[in-house]
Amino acid sequence: MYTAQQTAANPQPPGSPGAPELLVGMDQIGKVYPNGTIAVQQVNLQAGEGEFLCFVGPSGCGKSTMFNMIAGLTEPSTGQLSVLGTTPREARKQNEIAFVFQEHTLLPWAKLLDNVTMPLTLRGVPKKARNEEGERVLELVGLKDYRKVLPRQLSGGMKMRASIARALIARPKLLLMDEPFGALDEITRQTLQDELLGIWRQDQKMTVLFITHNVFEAVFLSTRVVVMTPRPGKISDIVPIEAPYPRTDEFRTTSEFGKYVRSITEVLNH
Ligand SMILES: Nc1ncnc2c1ncn2[C@@H]1O[C@H](COP(=O)(O)OP(=O)(O)OP(=O)(O)O)[C@@H](O)[C@H]1O
Repeated sequence: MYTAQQTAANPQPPGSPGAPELLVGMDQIGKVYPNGTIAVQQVNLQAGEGEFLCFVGPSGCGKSTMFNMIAGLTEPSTGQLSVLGTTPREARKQNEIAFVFQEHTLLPWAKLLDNVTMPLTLRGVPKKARNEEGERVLELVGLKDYRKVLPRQLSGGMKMRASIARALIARPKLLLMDEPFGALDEITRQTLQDELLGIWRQDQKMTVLFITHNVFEAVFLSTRVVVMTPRPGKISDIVPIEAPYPRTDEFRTTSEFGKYVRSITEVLNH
């Protein structure tokens, strides 16, 4: 079976024979907003099953626009975009895509278990089945003992864990994370990076696309880092991070880690 550890080493592009299944295919993707803003231009990118891709680039270079196109929330103006072998809208309808944003979107009046099971409630899944799934994902993110609390009783890190739990409840094949840890302190951020990698590695097949402004975070997490140019956003480089998983705190202190951070920062500054 294809594993995340093989991703960076696998020289074959996703979708080719013997390579991981193609999850996202972007071919000459461009996006011009109705007001004339060219947000994204000529983006070619393939993401395979089980990959962890981080997107770094200057503010306003079109990273969120790319995610919105992948999630079927806005249409590309040019190019071909396939997600899970179909159109983004169709993939979203099949509940194969989940989103996590920087701001948690928990309902303030609902207890944690009801918050994380909300996607299943909306789909009419019976209470017993959805609560079982809720317990599963709360356990995954270390919040099992908090099932009955309200969001306001949780710290920022715990609210983010809850948002991740809610995204995972439908077992998505594609998880889109738009600067999820941007508002957290450094220690909490690193803890959540470790936890997220643990969850992703346990799944083996889930593909994560992750936007961050933090190059250290991108190197720590990714199988590949996608570096974008200033607007209109194009891909200036795709850097495979060859370090094996599991990645521990020691990885952050290695010369290999420093080298990746320097080379990506250099690309960003040009
Ligand atoms: N609905 C919209 N209509 C017009 N312009 C838009 C719209 N959404 C985004 N833009 C513009 O498109 C460009 C790309 O925006 P986008 O939010 O995708 O960038 P980003 O890389 O995610 O930025 P940041 O890192 O600051 O979150 C920006 O110039 C933004 O102002």
